[in-house]
Amino acid sequence: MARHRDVRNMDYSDDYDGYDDVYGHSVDDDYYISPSNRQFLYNRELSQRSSEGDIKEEDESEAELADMDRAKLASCIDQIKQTIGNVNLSRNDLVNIIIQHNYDIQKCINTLLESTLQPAPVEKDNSNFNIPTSSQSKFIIPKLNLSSFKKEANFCNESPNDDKKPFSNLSDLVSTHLKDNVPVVDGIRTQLKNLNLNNNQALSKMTVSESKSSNDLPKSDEACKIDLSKALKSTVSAPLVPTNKAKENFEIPFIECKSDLPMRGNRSSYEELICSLNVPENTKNIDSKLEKKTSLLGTVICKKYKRYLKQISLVKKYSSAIKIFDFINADIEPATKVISSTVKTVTNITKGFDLSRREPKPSHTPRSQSPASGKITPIDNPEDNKPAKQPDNKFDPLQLYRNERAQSKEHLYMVVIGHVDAGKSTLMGHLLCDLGQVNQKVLHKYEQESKKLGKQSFMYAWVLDETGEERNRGITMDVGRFQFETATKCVTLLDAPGHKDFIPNMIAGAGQADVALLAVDANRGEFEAGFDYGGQTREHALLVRSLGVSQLAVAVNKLDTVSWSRERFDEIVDKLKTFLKKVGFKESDVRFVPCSGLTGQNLTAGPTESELLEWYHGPCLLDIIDQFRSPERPVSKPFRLSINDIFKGTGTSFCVSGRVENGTLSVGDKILVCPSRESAVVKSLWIEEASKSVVFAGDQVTVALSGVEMQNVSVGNVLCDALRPVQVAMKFRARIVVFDVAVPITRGYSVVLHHQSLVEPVVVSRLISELNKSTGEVEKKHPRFLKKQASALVEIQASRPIALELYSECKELGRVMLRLGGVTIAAGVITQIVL
Ligand SMILES: Nc1nc2c(ncn2[C@@H]2O[C@H](COP(=O)(O)OP(=O)(O)OP(=O)(O)O)[C@@H](O)[C@H]2O)c(=O)[nH]1
Repeated sequence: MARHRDVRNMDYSDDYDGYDDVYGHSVDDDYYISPSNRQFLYNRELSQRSSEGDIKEEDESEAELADMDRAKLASCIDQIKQTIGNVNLSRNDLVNIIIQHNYDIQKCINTLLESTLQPAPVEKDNSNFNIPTSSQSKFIIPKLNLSSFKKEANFCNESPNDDKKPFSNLSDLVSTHLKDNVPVVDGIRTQLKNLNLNNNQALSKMTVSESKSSNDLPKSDEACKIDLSKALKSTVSAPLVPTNKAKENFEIPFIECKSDLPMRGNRSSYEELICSLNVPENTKNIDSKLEKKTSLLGTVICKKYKRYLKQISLVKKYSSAIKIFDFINADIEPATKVISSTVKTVTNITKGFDLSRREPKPSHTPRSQSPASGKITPIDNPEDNKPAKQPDNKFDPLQLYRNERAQSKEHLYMVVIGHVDAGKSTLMGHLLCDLGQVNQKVLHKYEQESKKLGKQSFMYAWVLDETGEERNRGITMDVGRFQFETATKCVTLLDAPGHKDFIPNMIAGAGQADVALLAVDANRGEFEAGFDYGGQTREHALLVRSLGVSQLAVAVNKLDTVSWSRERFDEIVDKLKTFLKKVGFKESDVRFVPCSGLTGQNLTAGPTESELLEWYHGPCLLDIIDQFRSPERPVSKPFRLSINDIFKGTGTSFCVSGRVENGTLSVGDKILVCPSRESAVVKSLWIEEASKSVVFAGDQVTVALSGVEMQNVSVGNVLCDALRPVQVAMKFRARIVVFDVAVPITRGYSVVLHHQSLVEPVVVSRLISELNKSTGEVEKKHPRFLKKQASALVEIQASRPIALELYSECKELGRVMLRLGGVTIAAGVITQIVL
C-alpha cells in the first residue's frame, strides 16, 4: 500500500463554533503539557545553542546556529538562489553575508548583486538580444535599438479579442512589459506577484503609506499621491499593444503624473529607469516626454520597490530591459466599466486559463525555471500548447457531485491516534483481517515472520506497519493507509504514529482526516502513562481538535488485560470525558467502546466474552465508525488542494497527491501552483488506484501534472483554481490559543509554522491584542507577552510567500499550528492576510 501523506477536509456547519470552544474554556494547566514534554519546550538559552539540524555544517558560524536560524538560513539561501540564480560565492561567504544582514534576504541580494554581478560583455549576434556567456548568464543585454522594441512588441497579444484580459496580480501585468531573463526584474516580479489586483484599495493605501514614509521622495510631491487603484483599473483594461488604429500614429501612451519626477541626486531613479525604456521609432522628442510624463507603473514600481532601485539602475546600465508600459492614457472611468464586464465574462468560464496570456517560451536556464522567476515553466510537450479543456461553464458542481457519487457510499477519512503502544496498528490490523481485507496467506506469512523475530503479538500490526524498520522496532513511523467499508461508508484509514518523535507525521495524517479514532491502553499504569504523565493521548487529542476534527471515537483497548473490568472502563471514560470536553470536543460527538485489538473482541461484531457481555450491550467498533456523520463537501467553492507528496509520473508529467479541500477538479483543467503561481495542466486523476475524470472536495487524490517543472513544486504548495486563486502572503494575522509554554511568547518569537503539509520557520512579529477566552473581546492591546492558555491576536511573518486562506473562506487552509522544539505551543485560525 502506498504511503503517501494525505490531506483532510472538514467543513461541518458547526465547526467554527466548535473550534471556538477550544478558546472558550479555561484548561487546567496539567491538561496540556506533560513533564516529559517540558524538556522540549522552548528555552531561549538552549534553543540558540542547539546543534541539531539537517543543514550541512560547513563552517563554524553555521555550526553554531540554532535550529531556527539554520532553518532561516536554508530558507534564505533557497530564496536567494531562486531570485538571482547560483551566486559565484562559497557557501561560507554566502552564509556570512546572510548572517551579517540578519537574514534580510533583500539586503543580501543587494549586496550580492553589487559585489558579484559584473556586466557581461556585449556580444554581437543576429538577434536583438546579446546573450552573455554561461559564466555571466545572469544578464541578457539587449541592444538599445528600435528593432528591439519591435521584437518585444511581438510579445504582446495582438488579438483584438484579447486586449482586455484581466490580470490577477501586478506581476502578470508587469511581466507583459518586462523582458525575460533580467534577474532584478524577476526579483521585482516575484514581489509583485503578491499584489493582487483585485485588492485595489489595499494597494492604493499601500502606495500612500509608502510615500509617507519615504525619505527620498518629497512628501509634497504630487506624484506620490497617485491613486493606484485607479491606475490599476486602467491598466487592467489596457490593451497590451496599441489597437490597430493607435498603431498607425503610435505614440508612447503614458498616464500623466501630476508633476515632474521627484529627483534623487542628479537623476531620479525612475528617471533612470525610464531612460532605459525602449522607444518606438516614430516617437519624437522622447527625452522631454519621458522627463515630463512617465508610466504610472514605472512610478509605482520605483516607489514601492525603492529597495530594488540599485538593481534597476544596475540593469539599466547594460540593458534597455524594461519595456515601455503601453497602457493608454485613456479616460479611466470608461476603462473601469470595460473591466468589470470583462472580468464578469471571464469569470463565467469558471475554470481554465487564458492561454493567450502565456508568455513566450523562456530560455531554459535554471533561473528561468525558478518559481521565483514568475515565469511559466518551459513547455516541452506540444500537447500542452493545445488549449486546455474548459469545463462547461453551466455545470453545477453540486449536481455533478450528486450524479457521480449518488450510487456510491460516503467516503470518510479516519485517523487513528493515541499514545505509543496503545495498540492502534493491532486494533486496525485485526479489524481489517476480520473484514476480509487481508489475504489469509499474507496473514499467515506475517504470523510466521513475526514469530521468527519473537514479535508474534505484532502480527496484526504488520498489516499496517509495512516497512522493515517499523516491524523491527515495533513502532509505527509513517502514516499507514488502508481502505475498508462499513454498512454505509467507505473509510480510508490513516494509522498515525504514536511516538512523540513522529508527531509531524501524525499531524500530516491528522491534517487529512474527517474524524479520529483515539486508542487508549486499559492496562493499569499504561493508560496513565499515556494520559497523566506526558503521553501522546493528550497531545494527539489536542492536535486533532486544533486541526478541525470534531468527531471522535475512543477505543478503550486491551481490556483483556484487566479482565474486561467495567470499573476500569468507567474510570478511563470519566477521565477522558472531562479532558476531551476541555479540549473542545462536544460530549455528543465523542463515543467510547470497550475492545481488544489482540483478541478481536467487539471489533466487527458484538462481544462474545461473557465478562464483557455482562455489562456492555452497545455497538461494536465498526458500528461506531459507521455512525460517524459524513462531513459536508464544499464542492461549489473554488478549487483548492494542498500538496502533501510529489513523485515521478510517466512521460513528461509528474504526480502530486493531496486532498481536495474545496471545489472540483477535472482532467484537462488548467490550475495554478501557489505560491509560485506557475500554471499547470491536469493530465490525469486517481483516487487510490482508480482513474477518475473528475474529483471533488473531500477526495484524497493523485494528480498528474504537466506544464510545470517538478522541481518547482513543493510539499505544502497549494493547487488552486486559476481564476479564483488562493491568497499568497508573507504576513498574516491569526487568532491563536497558547497551549503551555515554559517561556511566554513575546514579539519576535521564532517558531515553526505547520500549515497543512507546509512546515516553515516564521516569527511572531506582533502581539496585537490579548483576548478574553470566553467572549473573544479584546482585554489588552499590544501585550508584551502571552502566557500559557492565553488567547490572542498575533501577526505572523514568514520569510517567503505562503499560500493560505482566511479561516472564514476555507477552514482547512485557514488553520495554523505553531510548534517549537517538537512541542505544539499554539494553534489558531487566520483572520487577516496582510499584503
Ligand atoms: N493484550 C493485548 N495486547 C495488545 C492489544 N492490542 C495491542 N497489543 C499489543 O501492544 C503492543 C503494541 O501494539 P501496536 O499495535 O504496535 O501499538 P501501536 O499503538 O500501533 O504502536 P505505535 O504505532 O508504535 O504507537 C503489541 O505487542 C501488541 O500485541 C490488546 O488488545 N491486548
